[in-house]
Amino acid sequence: MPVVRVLRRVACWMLQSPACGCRAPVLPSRFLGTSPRQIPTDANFHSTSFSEADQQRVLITGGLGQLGVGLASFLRKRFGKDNVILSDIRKPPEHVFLSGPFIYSDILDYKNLREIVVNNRITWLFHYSALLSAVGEANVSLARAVNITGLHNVLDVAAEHGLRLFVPSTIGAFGPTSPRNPTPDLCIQRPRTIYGVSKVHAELMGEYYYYRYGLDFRCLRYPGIISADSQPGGGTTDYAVQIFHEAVKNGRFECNLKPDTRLPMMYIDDCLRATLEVMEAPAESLSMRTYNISAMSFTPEELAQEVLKHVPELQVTYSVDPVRQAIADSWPMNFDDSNARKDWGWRHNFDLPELVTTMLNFHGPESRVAQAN
Ligand SMILES: NC(=O)C1=CN([C@@H]2O[C@H](COP(=O)(O)OP(=O)(O)OC[C@H]3O[C@@H](n4cnc5c(N)ncnc54)[C@H](O)[C@@H]3O)[C@@H](O)[C@H]2O)C=CC1
Ligand SMILES: CC(=O)[C@H](N)C(=O)O
Repeated sequence: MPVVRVLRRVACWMLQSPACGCRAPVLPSRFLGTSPRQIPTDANFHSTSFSEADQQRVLITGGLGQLGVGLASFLRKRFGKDNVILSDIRKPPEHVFLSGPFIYSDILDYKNLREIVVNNRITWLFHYSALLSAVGEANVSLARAVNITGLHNVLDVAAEHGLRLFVPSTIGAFGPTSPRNPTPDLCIQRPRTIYGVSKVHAELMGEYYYYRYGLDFRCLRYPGIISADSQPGGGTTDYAVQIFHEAVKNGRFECNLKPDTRLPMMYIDDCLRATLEVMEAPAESLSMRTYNISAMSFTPEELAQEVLKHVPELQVTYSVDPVRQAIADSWPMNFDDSNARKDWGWRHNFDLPELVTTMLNFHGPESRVAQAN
């Protein structure tokens, strides 16, 4: 094919609207290759048949963090216990080890990742490994390796083996020059943390692989996630989880953000349901590949007021961590998730009052008494 014609097709592909998520890549595969790692084009990677596709085989990376164990348990209800494999580089606690398949997987080890995908006939991959915003600032080179190099490995394995890939992004993918109240899906993204930079990179790389290689990449920008039975991994929104643990355990809480710092938040059940819903959404309903999702937005003071309705003796004090405060001040205050609501029917179930009663019910007022004895 004459060079000019090839160039014209490349230009045409590059000029597709970012909102045309339902279109497959327009370049023929012989120009693209099936994989960015130079695997022969006649290799039959996409071997999953339609009947097999009904029964997904799922891998979760970074699964021992705040969200992964809950995701595994949620997906196991849908796909069966043995079809959802949790992985991490850490040793799992016994109850996690006994609850379903667990394997060691370091996302920086590309061959190991590929072996796991092949040997277990994985069809869907949820890529949760990451260093979050505050720990990322404390260890930039590790955050760069895990969040960026690790993502490259995951993208390549997913593209080579025809996986559907979910990568979570975050409110942290926006920065001080983004509109903050509300923050729409498409706007300036100039985050000032390595975490945020790596997540913008993930969004862009995933979308690039979608257009270029046909990778079925799906991404949600999560708000700060609040969970009862798992601890946060070193982020800026951690206070909103810790307040419940401390309220129930000690009746005291020292908050590391200023009382009027407003951030978008979500209860974990909504987050996990949104994740499965976007993964199961028909491709033609997705006008984009990266969506904001939102549930509520509050300040530490507002959260404390709501907790005080149930734990009136709670004492909240403030000792601001300048690193976390600077990060929070650059993040969205309210998230505009109208595209998710329109395209694939996203609805949240938990607002602030339901969140607080659910969190406190989980721990139970007795826990505090039990701790004291
Ligand atoms: N928890 C939240 O509020 C939010 C989370 N997210 C995203 O959701 C995902 C999961 O978040 P969390 O569970 O809160 O994170 P977390 O920090 O609690 O857990 C991350 C896990 O990644 C693992 N990990 C680190 N290096 C690894 C490596 N080389 N190979 C394999 N695993 C490795 C860690 O051992 C850890 O268990 C992350 O990508 C995060 O960015 C996005 C927005 C909000
Ligand atoms: C909102 C997030 O991405 C995370 N919880 C963090 O605070 O870093």
